[in-house]
Amino acid sequence: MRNKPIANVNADLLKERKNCSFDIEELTNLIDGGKNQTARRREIENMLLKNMPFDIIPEECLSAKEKYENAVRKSVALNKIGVELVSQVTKAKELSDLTLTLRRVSDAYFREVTPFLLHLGMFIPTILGQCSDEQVAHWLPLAMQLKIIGTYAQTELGHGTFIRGLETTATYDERTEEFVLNSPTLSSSKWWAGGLGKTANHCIVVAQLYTKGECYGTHPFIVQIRDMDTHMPLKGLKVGEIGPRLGFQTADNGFLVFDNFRIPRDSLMMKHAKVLKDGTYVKIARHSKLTYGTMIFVRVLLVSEMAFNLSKAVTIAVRYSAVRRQSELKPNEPEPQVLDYLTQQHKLFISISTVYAFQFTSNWLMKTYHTVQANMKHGNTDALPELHALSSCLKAICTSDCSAAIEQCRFACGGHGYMISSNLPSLYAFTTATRTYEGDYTVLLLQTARFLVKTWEQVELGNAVTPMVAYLARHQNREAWDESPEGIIRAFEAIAAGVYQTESVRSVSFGQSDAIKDVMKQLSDLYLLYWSLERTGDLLTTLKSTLGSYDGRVYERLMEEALKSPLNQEPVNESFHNEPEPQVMDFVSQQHKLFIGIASYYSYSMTALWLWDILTKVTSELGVGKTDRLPESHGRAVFMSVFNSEMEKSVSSLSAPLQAVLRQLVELYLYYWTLEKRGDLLLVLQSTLGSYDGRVYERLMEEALKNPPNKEPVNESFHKYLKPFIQGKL
Ligand SMILES: CCCCCCCCCCCCCC(=O)SCCNC(=O)CCNC(=O)[C@H](O)C(C)(C)COP(=O)(O)OP(=O)(O)OC[C@H]1O[C@@H](n2cnc3c(N)ncnc32)[C@H](O)[C@@H]1OP(=O)(O)O
Ligand SMILES: Cc1cc2nc3c(=O)[nH]c(=O)nc-3n(C[C@H](O)[C@H](O)[C@H](O)COP(=O)(O)OP(=O)(O)OC[C@H]3O[C@@H](n4cnc5c(N)ncnc54)[C@H](O)[C@@H]3O)c2cc1C
Repeated sequence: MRNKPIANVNADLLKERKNCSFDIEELTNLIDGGKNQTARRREIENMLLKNMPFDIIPEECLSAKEKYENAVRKSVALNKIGVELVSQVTKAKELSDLTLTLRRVSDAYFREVTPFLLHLGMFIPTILGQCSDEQVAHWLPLAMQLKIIGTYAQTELGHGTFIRGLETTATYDERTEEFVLNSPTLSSSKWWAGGLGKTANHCIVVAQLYTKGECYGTHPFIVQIRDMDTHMPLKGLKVGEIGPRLGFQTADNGFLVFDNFRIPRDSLMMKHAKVLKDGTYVKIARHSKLTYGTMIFVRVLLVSEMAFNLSKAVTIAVRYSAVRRQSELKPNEPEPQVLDYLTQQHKLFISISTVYAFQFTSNWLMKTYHTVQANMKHGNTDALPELHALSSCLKAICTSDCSAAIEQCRFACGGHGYMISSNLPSLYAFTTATRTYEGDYTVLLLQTARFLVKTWEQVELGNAVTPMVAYLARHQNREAWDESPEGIIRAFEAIAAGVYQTESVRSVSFGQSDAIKDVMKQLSDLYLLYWSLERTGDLLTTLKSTLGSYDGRVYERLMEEALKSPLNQEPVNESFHNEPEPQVMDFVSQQHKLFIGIASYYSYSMTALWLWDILTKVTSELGVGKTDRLPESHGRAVFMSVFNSEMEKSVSSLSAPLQAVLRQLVELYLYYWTLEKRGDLLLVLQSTLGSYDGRVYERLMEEALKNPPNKEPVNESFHKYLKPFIQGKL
């Protein structure tokens, strides 16, 4: 069933749609993965649209507390339907399609994210990936039916990236067969977990495991944190909300501090390691990093999340650009649609092709992930390092590109794009966080670099490497620049681009019409050409550059090229005999180089004179004598104010042009030091991170404790929605 045509559609939009060269339904089927999947998605969407409560007051107009309560109300309603639907599904593929559809449709109800995001996105996947079979049998039904609500608390105030540096301890006590959880320092407080602040009653806690006096590194534990009936935090732990943030406003990200908090031995998630009753540690995993498995899974998921979020942003911006008219190109003619400006198309079309690049790559990456998982079930972990490297770099690049592209979509909508109601700010706030969480951009790229360097070493030794990185061996031969898509891919040999091209070609070659194929080919070419232009610097190995050649023979190549110059074909140029050559001083670029030097010379010498005078005054007038004892910032302030006022007094008798130059010098001095010392100035910037005394963690915790949601241990939405929902009474 197709969507019914809607009355009163803007005429410009109708016109654009009529111009479409292909059948939109066919493309929809391609994106959904087939006609049946489209039909199923629509069935679920229609059912949800009928049953879900929409907002009466826009979410963005509510207070922080109301926003949270409203998000709980809607999450409970959505998940009630979700749990029912899940219970009707038997096959794994159907379950993953359903989960994806629910996730997508939920965006129609939340401007911000649901407080259940971590439960669905990390708590359940960690149970599946880190629990023993018996533990899965116990925890999974509870989690799937939302009888318990969980989250994932790994990051601490002091460490997010460096997992091995986490400080929370889980020490085994063989007398009672329990682990004792402790947060030994302020910086070991768990910080950031979504849903932890107010919603979750269970939590996966990543802690350093100690038994028989030995530390065995970080391990995941499943921990109940709130009373199932009253929702009150359990004794021995402190839990709360971390405070307002750029996005994720309704995700009640929280903190968690343990004080000799006891949990049973089998709270340790025991798929990859266990501790026996007597405290003996038994390692089961064949690879030491298998406890990082959920992070890989979510990094894989995020590629499709980025495709989806960018598709929403660019749909908003393209539709609006069709409707919006601006400026007068020709007198007495209607103002053009902004979509018709080439510059506007430049902003938007690359986003459209990026969406497809991400989506095709994401489908492929998810398949690759499942293949590696299946192999690991049979004990083969060979492909794990490559999966880690691949998911790390694809996650890093797509989250970074996606937030930049969404920002372009916002720019493309002018002032109105800045309105929260346009949804572009919320989309941006959501996606820019993805660049940081689940592994910071730079850190993940460095992980991939580490893998590539190791692979390179293998190539150098003549050893075989996997097909994905086989190009490292191939490219020892210099290739001529080839501007065809295949040539560009060969030039990049970037995994994502390679996957995109082959996957998109594979997907469109089956059953699709020529019209769709043409459009997909154009999008694919656009993506490749765009990035080959954006990254020309990286492509220098094929770009016939003397400086960027693969073998680094820079000087030889420069000389070879120089000798080829026509000017070098004759020992004396005829202009020697005829016209005089220009003086190099006449070239503007030469003047630019030289005049800035002259200007600098004057500014340095004049400033030195003024400063010398002032320094003498300051030290005598203030009676300080020993300037080295002055805190630097105080001294700087004195210099600035004395310089400023003394200058004003003495320049009044000078000519206007000289006064202007000297005033510029004062400004230069003030601005220079404002920029140089902005770290010190953060004291007045009211930042928890940039305070002068560097008490970052103390201030973060102080601020979090001031947070209104933390004034009541249990939010009223627990009694109104969460409790009846968990107990099946809603
Ligand atoms: C349906 C609902 C949908 C919802 C959508 C989703 C929304 C979700 C919302 C989520 C909200 C946000 C939720 C959150 O944010 S949850 C918190 C997420 N936190 C992070 O992602 C932390 C990032 N840090 C790390 O991952 C590690 O510390 C890194 C990797 C940086 C270093 O680590 P470490 O210091 O321990 O290692 P090493 O550098 O000494 O390297 C040693 C070796 O290990 C290999 N190695 C490293 N890692 C892996 C790996 N994973 N698999 C396989 N191998 C791995 C590595 O290549 C090297 O190999 P070799 O070179 O020696 O051979
Ligand atoms: C919205 C949001 C939700 C989150 N949800 C959760 C959650 O549910 N559960 C959870 O456990 N965590 C969560 N996090 C935390 C998140 O996973 C971490 O913030 C993230 O992993 C980055 O770690 P960090 O904050 O310690 O950054 P840092 O590592 O301190 O990074 C700061 C800077 O240092 C640089 N840097 C750090 N290490 C290196 C290095 N080795 N080499 C080069 N540069 C380096 C980084 O590139 C960055 O520029 C969330 C974060 C956000 C923003």
